[in-house]
Amino acid sequence: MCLRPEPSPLPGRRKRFFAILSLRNCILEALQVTNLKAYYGKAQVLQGLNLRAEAGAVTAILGRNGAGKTTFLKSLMRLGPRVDGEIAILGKSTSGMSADAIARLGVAYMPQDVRVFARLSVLENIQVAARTVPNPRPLSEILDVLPEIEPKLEQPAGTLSGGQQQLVGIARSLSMRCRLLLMDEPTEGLMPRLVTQVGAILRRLATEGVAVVIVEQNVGLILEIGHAIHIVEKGVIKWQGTAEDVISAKVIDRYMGVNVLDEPEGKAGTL
Ligand SMILES: Nc1ncnc2c1ncn2[C@@H]1O[C@H](COP(=O)(O)OP(=O)(O)OP(=O)(O)O)[C@@H](O)[C@H]1O
Repeated sequence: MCLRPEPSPLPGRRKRFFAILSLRNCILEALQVTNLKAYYGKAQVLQGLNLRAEAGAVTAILGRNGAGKTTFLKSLMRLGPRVDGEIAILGKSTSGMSADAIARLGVAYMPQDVRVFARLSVLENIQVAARTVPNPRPLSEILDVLPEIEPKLEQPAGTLSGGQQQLVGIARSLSMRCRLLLMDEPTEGLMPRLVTQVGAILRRLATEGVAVVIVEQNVGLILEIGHAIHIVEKGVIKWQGTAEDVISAKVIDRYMGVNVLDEPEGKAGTL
């Protein structure tokens, strides 16, 4: 949570120091989730989840099927489940906000399933996303990052393969020059070369100062690009740490029941 500096009796220089520190925390802390609960009807899926994601970092969320990862992202956007608890995005509470208002804060959400407007061309898909923000990223920059979509710009997006549609979804997110990017399994169904490319794009966005929050099943990718890794189990964060911590603590095996890290090279990575 981004707190205003309290009026304080501190002498001038120290007061300025703490004001700067507080401002720095405001900028770094893109997402602060406190005691988040989410319900579908009477079924409670998130059980008081706490998570913080910083600008300039890739925050990854792993967990077994049904752990509540997608529900978490939907809750952040206020799409679907009934939500209780506190969510602050870029220092602002999103209590009472619609999904549109949350997007206007600078949040792009790439869901697991619907990624494109099927009848619109690839170019129109990107333009629709770009129109939602005051200062979209130029098309030339998007094509620099994703050259695969250039020959497809005029093609109806619904006629692309699943993997190509995912790239269009990523292009849409890029066009919005968001400050918080929420991605639900962006590499699902992509060939290994494109998985590596998507990973590189996400790292690059993080170096530009974007807070990337990614739900993934591809553990290998997450270990490569994740700055902070969280493991969700039954609607709460059960473990968090760095990629090195993941490896040394053998948590994937413990919490996800899969021993990906000991598998022969080439097979390791995807659960
Ligand atoms: N619209 C819904 N209505 C009722 N229950 C739902 C709904 N969506 C999800 N659930 C339930 O909420 C729980 C968490 O689902 P969620 O999709 O968040 O899990 P997940 O961790 O993303 O799983 P996966 O890795 O398989 O995508 C599951 O038990 C699921 O059946």
